[in-house]
Amino acid sequence: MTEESVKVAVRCRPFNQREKDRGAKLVIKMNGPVTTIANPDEPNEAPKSFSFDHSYWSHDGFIEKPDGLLVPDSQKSNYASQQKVFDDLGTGVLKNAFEGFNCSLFAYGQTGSGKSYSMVGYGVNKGIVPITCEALFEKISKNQEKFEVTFSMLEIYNEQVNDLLNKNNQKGGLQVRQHPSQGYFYAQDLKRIPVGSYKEIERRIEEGTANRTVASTHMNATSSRAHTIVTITFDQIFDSPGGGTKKSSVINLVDLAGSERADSTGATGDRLKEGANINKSLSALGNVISALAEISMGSKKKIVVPYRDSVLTKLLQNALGGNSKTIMIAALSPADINYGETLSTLRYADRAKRIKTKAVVNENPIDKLIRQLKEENEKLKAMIESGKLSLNIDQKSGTSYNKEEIEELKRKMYEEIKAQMEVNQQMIMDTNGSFKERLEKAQQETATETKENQLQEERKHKIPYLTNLNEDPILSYVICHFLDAKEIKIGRSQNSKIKLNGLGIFSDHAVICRKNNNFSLNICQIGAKVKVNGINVQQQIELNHCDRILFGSSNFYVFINPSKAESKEKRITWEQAQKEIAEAKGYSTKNSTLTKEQKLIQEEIIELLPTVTEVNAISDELNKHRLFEIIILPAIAFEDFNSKSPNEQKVMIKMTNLQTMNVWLWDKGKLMNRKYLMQDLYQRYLEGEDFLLRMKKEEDPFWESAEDLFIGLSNFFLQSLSYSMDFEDKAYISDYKVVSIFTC
Ligand SMILES: Nc1ncnc2c1ncn2[C@@H]1O[C@H](COP(=O)(O)OP(=O)(O)OP(=O)(O)O)[C@@H](O)[C@H]1O
Repeated sequence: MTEESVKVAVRCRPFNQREKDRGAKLVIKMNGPVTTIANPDEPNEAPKSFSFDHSYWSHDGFIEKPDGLLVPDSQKSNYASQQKVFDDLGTGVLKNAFEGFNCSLFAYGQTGSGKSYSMVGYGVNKGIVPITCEALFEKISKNQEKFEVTFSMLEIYNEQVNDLLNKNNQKGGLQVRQHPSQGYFYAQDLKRIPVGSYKEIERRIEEGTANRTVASTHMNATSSRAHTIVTITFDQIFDSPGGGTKKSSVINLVDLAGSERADSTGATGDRLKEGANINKSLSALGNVISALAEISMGSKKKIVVPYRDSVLTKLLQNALGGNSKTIMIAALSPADINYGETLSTLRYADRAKRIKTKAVVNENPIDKLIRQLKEENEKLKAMIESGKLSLNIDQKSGTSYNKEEIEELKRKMYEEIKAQMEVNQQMIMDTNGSFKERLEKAQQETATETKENQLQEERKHKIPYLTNLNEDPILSYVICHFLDAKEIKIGRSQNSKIKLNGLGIFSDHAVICRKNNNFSLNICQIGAKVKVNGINVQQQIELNHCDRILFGSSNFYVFINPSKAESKEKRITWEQAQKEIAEAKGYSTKNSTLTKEQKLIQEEIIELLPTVTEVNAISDELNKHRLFEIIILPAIAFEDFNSKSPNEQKVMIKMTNLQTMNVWLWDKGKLMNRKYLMQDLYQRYLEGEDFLLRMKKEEDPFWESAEDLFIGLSNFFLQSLSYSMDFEDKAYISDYKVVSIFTC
């Protein structure tokens, strides 16, 4: 057994376009293993320093090669490329896997900080997951032993586990079960696909990403709220006349949800802050890390590590505090505006490096493994037959239960035992030779899919199509709808050629017509919302290559006409498309007459627009009679007397109850918090849950109790008071500025 600390690496990405546009300042510095962060609001304060196993500077000092690969711009450059990160971390993972240790690699950081870039990568800049998988098979091909590799990919969203290699996940997702005798947790029925080459893994990653994209579009939720776990099981079989041995390793590669969601940033004072529990799994992970760090530092208190508090921590129990060699990559944003979040990421990483895990080599004689599995199944069978389940439950929980509860617990335990017996049986069969059969079947499937994929790629060069845009760049350009008929109906109804779900989509929503190589689009009924390049469609319009189309309020697509495409065309991004909508409404940061403050306000409005549009659409569909608008107020209205200038302004959200005309003002944090609750409410509504009528008003994210209303500002002269004089005066209340009404 080797006890060692979790290895922690930090990586700082380049400025993104938005940060460049607003002249963002760099707050991160790296020097050897030391990373420092400077507080942009306190220039005299000493920067805070942290020290990690690896510090990767990927902020600058690089060039883009003609094929898009980012490499250091000179020999002196300290730019850390994808290859460098793999050389340091990935090779270690491989070495450990070959030695029979379980390995885990986590990516942590706020949305857009570079987690997916490090883990999966973009285009030719492949991340650590694909490079490691490729290197694994390269190494396998050079060895004599027999290997068995399986691949699985799951997503945890809202405490629900979805198998990303299964198009038809059961309602409610997969069950997370606990092994009845060994205690570890696993997702029941998760597909573990046998793979025989890197190409097969690549194909499965594509499949998983496509399923993620579809789910994210249907759920109307951003994927940054989900955790993705790729698991590779890697068995080496050493045959020998005496019966042979098996060395096993489980490799977990985890891309965590954006960390800023964990504590509902900024939603202080919202009564639903706790209820929102934006990402229960991520806050639970934080608590588990803190508990483990305290234990490793020799705390005298008796600490219970709260693995059971969330699905993520259950599934990663081993990776965090058990039999695994673990690495964490903390992704850092370089910009001043993200100072708070980046500092909290650094603190998180600092805590994680104190955790110690105890990895063991998983190597056993095959006969013994089979015997153990068989014995285990005998034991489980006996447990069921003896009916001693209730006794077990009472001892474990230490709480008393009524008769029905005991029956329910017994039923659950019974299911758990049965599920585990099936898993054991599969392992016995695999060890006895059925793995080969399963591999061949999976390979046949992959070959068919690869062929279909190739055909699709060929068609993309000939036939015009719509491809999706997603807030998460990794999920953009994944869905593809070919426009290969004269008339293509788009909508919710079954007879639509392109079936769309999601907010604001009508049964028959829009239609695309083709005449030779010319395409036009029109809405199917009044009220159906479609925007092309930011402009509402009210009558038939022509579609041109690379046009951005928004159906309803969340289905974004790009029209691609391959005959008009140019080589090396840059992809349209979701951000560009959103910006365009804001510009069409008159909000742009490009206007050179704007002051810096005004530009920041405009930018905040542009950022808020998609959310306000979305919550208005949810309100419409759920008949909540609420209207959300963005308003600008003087900062002083919030008793923010620290504001730097008397003209400083604050962007707020005004919610109006359209039945009573009561009005409430929310800040951005509260809106984001409520948006997640509204999304969840809408999701449950779509799944046909009959809860809207039963829901208490206090739980409703659209509900607020009556409160004082800010209607504007007025000046009073108090001089008369000092003379104790009665004085009558007329006060003029100046209204705040309503930016606009956004219903779509
Ligand atoms: N090391 C890097 N070098 C170059 N570009 C990077 C790097 N890291 C991130 N980026 C770019 O920054 C953007 C955001 O990165 P990424 O999508 O990986 O963030 P994320 O943390 O995974 O966000 P989310 O939580 O939304 O998934 C991407 O466009 C990506 O190409």
